[in-house]
Amino acid sequence: MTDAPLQTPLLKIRGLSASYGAVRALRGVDLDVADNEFFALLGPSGCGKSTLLRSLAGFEDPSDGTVTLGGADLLALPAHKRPVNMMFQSYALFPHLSVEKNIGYGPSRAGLAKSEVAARVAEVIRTVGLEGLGGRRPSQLSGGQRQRVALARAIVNQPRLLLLDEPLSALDRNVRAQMQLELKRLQHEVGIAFVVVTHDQEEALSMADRVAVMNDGEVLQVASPEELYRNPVNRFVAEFIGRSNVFEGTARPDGLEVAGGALLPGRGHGSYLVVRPEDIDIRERAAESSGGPAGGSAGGVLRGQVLETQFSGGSTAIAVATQGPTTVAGQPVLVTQPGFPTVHRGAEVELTWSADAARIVA
Ligand SMILES: Nc1ncnc2c1ncn2[C@@H]1O[C@H](COP(=O)(O)OP(=O)(O)OP(=O)(O)O)[C@@H](O)[C@H]1O
Repeated sequence: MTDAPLQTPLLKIRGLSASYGAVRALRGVDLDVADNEFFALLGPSGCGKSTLLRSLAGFEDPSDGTVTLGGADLLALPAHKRPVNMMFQSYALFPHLSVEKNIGYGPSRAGLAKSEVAARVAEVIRTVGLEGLGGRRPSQLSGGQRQRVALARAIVNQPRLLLLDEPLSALDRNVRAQMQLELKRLQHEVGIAFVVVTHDQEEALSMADRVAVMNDGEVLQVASPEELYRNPVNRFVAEFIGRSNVFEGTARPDGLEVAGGALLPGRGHGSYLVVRPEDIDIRERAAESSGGPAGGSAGGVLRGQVLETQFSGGSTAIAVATQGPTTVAGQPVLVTQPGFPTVHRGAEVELTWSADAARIVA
């Protein structure tokens, strides 16, 4: 899926702007979220993710723009009347209430009959995998279990849209990886659209159907994780999503011409060439082939020397100091290959990639 507007979005955001005094936190955001979609807002600290989420929940007053949910004006409703629920980083559980009471609190307050509340609570306890723990207090649960209670509480009112602000940030690494899968499974099972805020790109890529990459109050690109990785619209997205090698120069029909005249193979328009570490072939240079101009006509070869190799189980990362063209950050070129290293520290190497494997972007 690409940036094309959805046919019948559940959530439709147009021209949304918000400020805190002189700080413009959102600058005309347009977004569509589909029914039953797992949607992530991803961006660096301060880019406006939380402001956007809080505007949807009704905790922030946008200065401009429209938001509709299922065709109805969402901004016209006070927070407590919106068919939207928000799960916070801190979970906000009642410490003195049992798991069951924590989960049943919302439906009870909404005036549901006791039997109905009990039935719903039992159902969501099953959904989130907390069977047998209904009588415990939050302090008697692990971090992952508390997180499930918070989730159960957020879905028990059957909102049309669930907003999650950095939902997994309080969990340690292992639990977090497990909960990412769990959250995705749960989202598909309950069929509620999820909008998740995160600054962790791995988390966004592994969970979401589509991701909006934000910077400085603006949405730069909305696409599936694969599309963002393969076809970033600009340098910012390319560097924010996954690891990349970026070169600066002038676009030519078959690549990017860099300072010194070398042509690096790639396709697209703009001033930056992005090539992913796994798309670069590396091989040791035969002694007789040394001495030619770096990045010459031989298919856009870069030459260099291996600084370091790092084997990490299934794959190897290799840092190469290039002769001639260097990356924009002045960093070594990063190459990854499956399996064990085929070159070693100090080796003189050649790097090649095909034009189709590299994108030239703005
Ligand atoms: N209450 C506030 N008063 C003044 N400025 C604020 C306030 N809340 C947020 N901002 C500013 O608005 C901008 C957007 O903030 P926001 O919290 O939406 O970013 P974020 O992407 O969620 O960041 P983080 O990942 O750090 O939570 C930032 O420049 C921030 O400093």
